[in-house]
Amino acid sequence: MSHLHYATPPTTASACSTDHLTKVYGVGSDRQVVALDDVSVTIAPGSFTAIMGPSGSGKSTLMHCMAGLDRATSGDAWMGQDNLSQLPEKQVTRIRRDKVGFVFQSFNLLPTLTAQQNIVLPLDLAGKKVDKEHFASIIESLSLQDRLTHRPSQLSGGQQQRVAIARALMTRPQVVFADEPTGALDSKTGTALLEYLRRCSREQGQTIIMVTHDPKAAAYADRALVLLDGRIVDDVASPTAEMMMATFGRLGA
Ligand SMILES: Nc1ncnc2c1ncn2[C@@H]1O[C@H](COP(=O)(O)OP(=O)(O)OP(=O)(O)O)[C@@H](O)[C@H]1O
Repeated sequence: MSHLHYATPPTTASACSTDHLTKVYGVGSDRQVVALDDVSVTIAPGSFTAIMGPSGSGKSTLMHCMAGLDRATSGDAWMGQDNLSQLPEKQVTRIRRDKVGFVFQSFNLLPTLTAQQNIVLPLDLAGKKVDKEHFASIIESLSLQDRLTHRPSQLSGGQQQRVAIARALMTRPQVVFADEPTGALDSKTGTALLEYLRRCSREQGQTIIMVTHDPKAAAYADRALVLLDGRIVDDVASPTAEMMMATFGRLGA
């Protein structure tokens, strides 16, 4: 649903932000679901944010709207100074390609390509050269050296997830959205990934936004947003696993 209004761009420097963002699925039907209910949030450039909340609370929907993969029903989603809610699809696609990396819950790997081909695909599509050093550092951080010639069907779930993460990072996106990136990983690989994501934000200035159910994973972030029924009900600075577990205890989630 689109309706014309004149939105003001965010005044403070932000990597991305939402302003009164609402997303309703099945508008007008008897199965209408308000997935996001008037969410306003600003994400600082170079920060690492965890999004937590019970199943169905709107976490994936919020990331999809912020990343320009889905359109809000009302309100605005900004990527820097660009209003994704108002721009034509073509421009949103270009902004996404130039600025955003996305790791999906389902890995979305192409089955006929090897791991290496999947990882460099976004660069191939953009007609850009592969930076061999950058490629090597990502592959090493994610321990994928021995799996590069395998196809997705020959990889475990955790390996497929790491390939999807490598692909999202290859283009050095300004903003990386990751939906449960540690979900299919053992704890050692999960920890290595979280440390890597933290380095991406601290050393490369990349903005990382990660959905997670794991309070220990959230503790790697600078900030944790807690969603409940499509609203942000808590915004925790420098979260610890204990703080996030206490928050969930209060929510009864
Ligand atoms: N395409 C869709 N059509 C209709 N309803 C949807 C659609 N996608 C999500 N929903 C509903 O919107 C609400 C929020 O879903 P969302 O996937 O954002 O939650 P989530 O917090 O990411 O959940 P989970 O932790 O289970 O992945 C849920 O009630 C869900 O059933």
